[in-house]
Amino acid sequence: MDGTSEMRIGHGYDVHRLVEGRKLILGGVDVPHDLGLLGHSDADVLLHAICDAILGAFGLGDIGQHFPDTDAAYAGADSRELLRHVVTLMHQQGAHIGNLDATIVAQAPKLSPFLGTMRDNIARDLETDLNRVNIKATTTEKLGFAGRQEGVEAHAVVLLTFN
Ligand SMILES: Nc1ccn([C@@H]2O[C@H](COP(=O)(O)O)[C@@H](O)[C@H]2O)c(=O)n1
Ligand SMILES: C[C@@]1(CO)OP(=O)(O)OP(=O)(O)OC[C@H]1O
Repeated sequence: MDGTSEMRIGHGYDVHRLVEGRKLILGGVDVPHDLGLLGHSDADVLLHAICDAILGAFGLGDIGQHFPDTDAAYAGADSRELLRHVVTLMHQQGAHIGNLDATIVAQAPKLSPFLGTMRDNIARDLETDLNRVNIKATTTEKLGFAGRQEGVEAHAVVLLTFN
């Protein structure tokens, strides 16, 4: 290289449907709510977006290619385990987290009491400092599928550094 450090940026986006009879797991936190997220795994839409952002930074495809939803091994999977696997791939590429910024799009429930624990979980799984991780939430002012509480979205952007 020419004296500048290599960096990679990645973006992730995921959606899961809200249904009755499922848990609402976000950032590894079991959030109390009358609806939960449908998926082959625990449907942790936030962690899935983060996995996709890291995989995207390396051109390594997406979470569905690494953990197919046709594979019984991932039925009911803890998405923190999937994230930790992606972090191992990241370390194998010689990269570390520069910073991560993510947004959960959910009309309800109120997520602010849980964002700190999500941040703790994610920083631990990413093997990085808390100050490199930011987790936000927004409603859509009742607009669209998220606003109608039909689903929850998550967006993540990650910057990876090499040393
Ligand atoms: N499910 C949610 C959504 C948002 N928040 C917090 O509310 C604040 C305002 O959100 P707007 O959608 O009105 O922009 C913001 O600080 C969010 O963190 C929340 O706790 N739970
Ligand atoms: C995580 C996996 C694997 O269990 O399944 P889901 O929980 O359905 O999640 P999705 O974000 O649709 O895609 C990745 C899947 O392969």
